[in-house]
Amino acid sequence: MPRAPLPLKRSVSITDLRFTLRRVFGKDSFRPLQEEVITAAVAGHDVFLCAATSFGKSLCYQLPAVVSWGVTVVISPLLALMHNQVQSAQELGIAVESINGRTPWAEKVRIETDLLCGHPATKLLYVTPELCATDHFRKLILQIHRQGQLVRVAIDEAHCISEWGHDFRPTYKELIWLKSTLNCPSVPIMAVTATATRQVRDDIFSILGLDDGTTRCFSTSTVRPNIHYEVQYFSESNPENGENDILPYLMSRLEFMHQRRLARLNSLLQEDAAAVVAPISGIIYVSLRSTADWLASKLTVAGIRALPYHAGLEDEKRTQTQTTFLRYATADPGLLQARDDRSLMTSFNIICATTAFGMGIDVPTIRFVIHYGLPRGMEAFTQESGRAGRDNKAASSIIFYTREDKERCEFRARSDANREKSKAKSEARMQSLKSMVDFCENTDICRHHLVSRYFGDQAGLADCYFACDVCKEGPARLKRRKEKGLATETEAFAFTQREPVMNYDFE
Ligand SMILES: Nc1ncnc2c1ncn2[C@@H]1O[C@H](COP(=O)(O)OP(=O)(O)OP(=O)(O)O)[C@@H](O)[C@H]1O
Repeated sequence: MPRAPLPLKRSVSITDLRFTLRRVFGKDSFRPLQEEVITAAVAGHDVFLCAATSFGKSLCYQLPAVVSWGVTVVISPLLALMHNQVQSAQELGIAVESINGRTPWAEKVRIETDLLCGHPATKLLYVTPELCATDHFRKLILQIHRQGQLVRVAIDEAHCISEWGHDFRPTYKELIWLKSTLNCPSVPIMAVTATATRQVRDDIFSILGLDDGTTRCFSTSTVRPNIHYEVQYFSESNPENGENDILPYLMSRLEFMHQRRLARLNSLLQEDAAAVVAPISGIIYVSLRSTADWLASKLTVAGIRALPYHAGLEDEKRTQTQTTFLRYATADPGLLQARDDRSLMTSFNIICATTAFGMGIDVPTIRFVIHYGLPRGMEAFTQESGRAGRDNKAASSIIFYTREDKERCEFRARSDANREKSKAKSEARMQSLKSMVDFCENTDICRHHLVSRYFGDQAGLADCYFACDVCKEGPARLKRRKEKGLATETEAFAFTQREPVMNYDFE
């Protein structure tokens, strides 16, 4: 029989929460709904939070961890994401640790010794779902619980639990053991995600054993009003510009942004001779590793600062790329000395990435996200475009869409579905891809409304104020642009039939 646990929490007032928000996290005030979520967590409830990308979901489990006695375990799916969060929390002076497959043995021993000492210094412990599935970790966490020191378990990117969600991770399903093992008393769980349809939410509840009646549920609209959505249409079957229409168009868009940046710099220099304008940061998503390399080198040859990022690169190279991108994106003064240089090079800071660079990336100043081809589905699109404008300033999400690419994606999805053992998973992927195609083909419904509808937002549809091409250009004009740009279904099908069968290196 487990020993009776010690009391988990002391009472924490709203004043404590606001004070901690300012003193530890350096934020002036809570964003709408954050305080309610945090209060429910601190009161010991199970919490489910589905909120838009960049809402500030991490704060909703980090702040309760700081004000509570004991350890909060955070389960996070990606090492890169975990690394970033641990680093940011350390910079804030929070006692945070992480254990994963790469943690050196001596380090693991040090962390575990602290966790089992009866009054651990560690407040936040980040782990992977794979680690949670090991006997060793389960024993460790049970022991911490018996000592009355396990205050909460937070599950980040909780949609990974569901086969209906994108990025399903089988080991997330094993988190079912949390509620069945960590009882007497039951340890509160907080599950957070930006992308959960009704079906995914139901899966999260049933797999984690969350009670519909007692779990405190919070949700915001998935819509990001500061992101301008737009789809650009091209044809690979009969392009207007020789072999490929898309690259020249991309170059012309970048040239336009460059000119606007120069105009801004010139006007600032009239007021202040030392004025500096940070480069424009952007992510261009592609589906193949080879395309990421190819595109980055094309942009580099054209004098634009662009780096590839995908799972085929060595770990060290990927970390280096991410660090360089971050330094330019946060306008590290050491990098901005060449202010008189008006070249394209100083205007941009671009990453050409596969989906390896996505979920959880929190760089505030990304001004555009381009999908150089059809995104895998609505969830992936929402997560990836959600990397833009996290400082709440205007940003763009642009999809470069061709019907030939649509043919390829559908073909690939059908082949994956034939190989996939889980029917739910393959059906979910097909459905999500279909919604993505509908999103791109659509010319008359506001794109913000489409995203909102897909996720079944309860919050009601806000006006987009011309923040999408449908509302800005109007359905008739957009329809003409689409018809002019795209190949017909028949042309696209015939074109892809002639293509050689390739061994693709998707992520
Ligand atoms: N109350 C607040 N005031 C100001 N900034 C905040 C506040 N809460 C969170 N932030 C900032 O918002 C940014 C986004 O937070 P976070 O990474 O937690 O988003 P998220 O909801 O997890 O998004 P995603 O689902 O896209 O990963 C972070 O830089 C964070 O510091």
